[in-house]
Amino acid sequence: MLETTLCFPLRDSDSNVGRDVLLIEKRRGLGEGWYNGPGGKCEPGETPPECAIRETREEVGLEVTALEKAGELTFLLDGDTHSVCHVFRTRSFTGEPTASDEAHPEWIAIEDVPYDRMWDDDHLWLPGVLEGRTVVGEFRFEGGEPLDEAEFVAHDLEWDVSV
Ligand SMILES: Nc1nc2c([nH]c(=O)n2[C@H]2C[C@H](O)[C@@H](COP(=O)(O)OP(=O)(O)OP(=O)(O)O)O2)c(=O)[nH]1
Repeated sequence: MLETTLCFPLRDSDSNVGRDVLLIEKRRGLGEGWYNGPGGKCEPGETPPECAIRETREEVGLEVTALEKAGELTFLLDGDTHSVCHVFRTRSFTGEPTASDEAHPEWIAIEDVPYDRMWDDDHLWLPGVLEGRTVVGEFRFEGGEPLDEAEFVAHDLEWDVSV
């Protein structure tokens, strides 16, 4: 079973009462060219929180000190489970976001998240996650590997459940 993670760092916005989320423009791998949270594949023996912390450090240079689990997303490709993605939020981190080979980071107001430049399913679950809700979701893709070129065809979501 391929396990992956996503981590969404949040901060109060400089300019108003809103909030910002740190997204990356992904420079390589699955979802290249799209916006996403920092994250990636869990290494053997690594827990999802450990993976989320490592990926956030490697991709954008932030040191995350506490995580809140926000969701668990199962991606199916042609009827088989492709991967399970553990989604986290954090308000606890040190450092300044820095670009890497893999990622170009950007603080974005949560009302300005560019869903038209993200995975097709993200507009269904990410707004709730950024508002502090928890979600369990299943997303069906069809058309063969790689997942980011397959077609998103169906989904099921459960909100405010324990994750
Ligand atoms: N927002 C969003 N992210 C997704 C979707 N599907 C999906 O695999 N991801 C995420 C989970 C992982 O963070 C990332 C896939 O990991 P990856 O296979 O690209 O990992 P990678 O090569 O970039 O990273 P690495 O582990 O090699 O460093 O994309 C989706 O539908 N929406």
